[in-house]
Amino acid sequence: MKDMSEGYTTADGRRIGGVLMEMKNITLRFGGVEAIKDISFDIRDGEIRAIIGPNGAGKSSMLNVISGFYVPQEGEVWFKGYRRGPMKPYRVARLGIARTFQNIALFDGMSVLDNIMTGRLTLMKSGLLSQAIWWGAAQREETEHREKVEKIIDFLEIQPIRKTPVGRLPYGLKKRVELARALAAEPKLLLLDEPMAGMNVEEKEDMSRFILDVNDEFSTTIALIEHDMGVVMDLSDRVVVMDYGKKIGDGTPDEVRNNQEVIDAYLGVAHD
Ligand SMILES: Nc1ncnc2c1ncn2[C@@H]1O[C@H](COP(=O)(O)OP(=O)(O)OP(=O)(O)O)[C@@H](O)[C@H]1O
Repeated sequence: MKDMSEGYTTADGRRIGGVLMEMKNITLRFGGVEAIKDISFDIRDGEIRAIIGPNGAGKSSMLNVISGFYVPQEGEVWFKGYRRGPMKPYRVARLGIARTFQNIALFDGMSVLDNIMTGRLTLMKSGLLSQAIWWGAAQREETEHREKVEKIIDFLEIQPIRKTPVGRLPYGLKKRVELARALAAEPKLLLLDEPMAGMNVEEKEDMSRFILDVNDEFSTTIALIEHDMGVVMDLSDRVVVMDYGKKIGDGTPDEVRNNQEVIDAYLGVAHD
């Protein structure tokens, strides 16, 4: 078990804890393509951490390594002080990692409420057999899950659409329901895959506010990848910048903004 005691205080006075997740010398290949080249960084308890970079930089690949979907050929992933080996998605979820997807992954025919309930599946203790035998206990558990879900529905201000089938909702609200479903799993680490993609300005403002509120209210650590630089710089405590699979910057938004290599990458300056 590693020491996770150090932390830091943000410019706006929030206390960030020790290391929650550490990526050590991660290399990921797809055949001959090196999508991630020897990258190391950490995610601290309570922070909002962004991974940015031009198209094809390797951001999605990195998010998939963090979520456990891809296992890197080289390097180590540490979570909550323990080295994480390859594991099935439900085990990653049980460890406390939940995510949203770039292309919304919800059940269109099901109501908002039922979609959010699916986020609690990994937390449910009662299987079908035990439900049949211990009907009372299973009912109590169901009530508890419903209460937690109702709290999230209130928090994300989606009460008026709780019975609406997701397929009928506008895009911005679908994204919010997806956030609600991920939150229903009570994650320690929430991964957001381009949470603002395809949104108009107003929807982006709403989503930014909800991300900040989630971090504040539930102390959820958040890692996100996002194309909208303005949003990233406003939201994040620290930013990792990737380009052609390499890490070219890592620091506060101000540090990253003034990093010449980062500026060059975004302006498309040629590589050696
Ligand atoms: N499943 C895959 N099989 C083969 N190559 C892949 C796969 N996924 C990603 N790559 C390659 O790895 C590199 C990094 O891709 P990745 O999608 O991680 O970048 P990205 O920064 O998320 O890009 P974008 O912003 O365009 O989504 C690219 O060269 C891409 O073609």
